[in-house]
Amino acid sequence: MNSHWILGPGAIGRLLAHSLSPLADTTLIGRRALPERQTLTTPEGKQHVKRLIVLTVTKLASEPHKSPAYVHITTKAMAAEAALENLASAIPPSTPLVLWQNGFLAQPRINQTWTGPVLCATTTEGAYLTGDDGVVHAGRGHTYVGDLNNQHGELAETLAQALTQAGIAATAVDDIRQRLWQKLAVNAAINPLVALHGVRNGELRGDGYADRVVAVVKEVASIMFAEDIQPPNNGQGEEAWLALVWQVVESTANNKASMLQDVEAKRLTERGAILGPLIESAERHGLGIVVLKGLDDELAAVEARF
Ligand SMILES: NC(=O)C1=CN([C@@H]2O[C@H](COP(=O)(O)OP(=O)(O)OC[C@H]3O[C@@H](n4cnc5c(N)ncnc54)[C@H](OP(=O)(O)O)[C@@H]3O)[C@@H](O)[C@H]2O)C=CC1
Ligand SMILES: CC(C)(CO)C(=O)C(=O)O
Repeated sequence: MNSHWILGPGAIGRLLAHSLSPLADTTLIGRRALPERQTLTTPEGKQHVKRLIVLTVTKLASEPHKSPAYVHITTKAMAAEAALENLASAIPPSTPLVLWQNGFLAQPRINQTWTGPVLCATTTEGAYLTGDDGVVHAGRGHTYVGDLNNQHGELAETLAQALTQAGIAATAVDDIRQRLWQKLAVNAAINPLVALHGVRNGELRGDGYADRVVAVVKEVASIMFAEDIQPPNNGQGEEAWLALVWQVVESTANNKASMLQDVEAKRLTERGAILGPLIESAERHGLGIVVLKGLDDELAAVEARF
């Protein structure tokens, strides 16, 4: 039986653990102890209580164990490398990793340094935590899995099948870099603005914000072009990006975006993984990005007060 280690017992980590554990050996790994008795609330509002195997990195590293078939890294983007470093001595360097982060920070770095296969997953599943023993699966979505160098198609296919069997609908793809950047574009257009102004996604449609969304998308679209990222839905340039952003704003109108939740909880945001690669790319390509830089500076100032 394939075994899955899930490093980072947060919303996505616990959703994966609840889903995979009936079908495969599954271990949830954190940096602090958590209750084994964990509750999942489904999108339909049903509650499932399960005893999951939950270990700390320290405990796992100090005990003999079988090597896992996959290590899923489900921390926030800025914590992924440090989390892997702590676990690395407990797994063979050939172990396949699966990176679930938004943005494009951890993926290229870990892909460059890890010896074994590095798969990336981009998901529209929605989940949030309710304390140390609960996770709410807020909305079902779809997950795409692939690797940045397109060398592990079979492994991605096997994983996609295992996830789908476990109820996390997934597809293996050969264009995961495109998909990660497309999601990053949407996150860059929505997350910083709603986080800075404390509003739900739908409020971006209002007079006070709509022009700012358009200004962000203009810069993002020029970066996507320079990075050779295809506009969504077979569309053309800026218009296609803007249409996608408005579509996501509409379908998530009532959401408090993840970055807003982080700001409200006084946690560091994923701005480095979302705005960081855009700013770095714009500088490399000599593109003007006053709007994106302004948002990044404003968010940095907010984070500095935490
Ligand atoms: N939630 C969602 O709906 C979605 C999330 N994503 C992406 O998935 C990723 C994870 O998000 P999410 O699950 O919401 O985040 P959470 O903040 O809920 O979970 C992150 C987890 O990582 C743990 N962690 C942090 N550092 C370490 C470490 N060094 N070792 C082990 N564990 C560590 C945290 O533990 P501790 O409690 O100790 O801090 C926490 O349990 C993010 O990149 C996010 O953008 C993508 C799509 C949807
Ligand atoms: C698409 C969006 C903005 C939905 O809220 C999201 O992915 C997030 O909150 O991080």
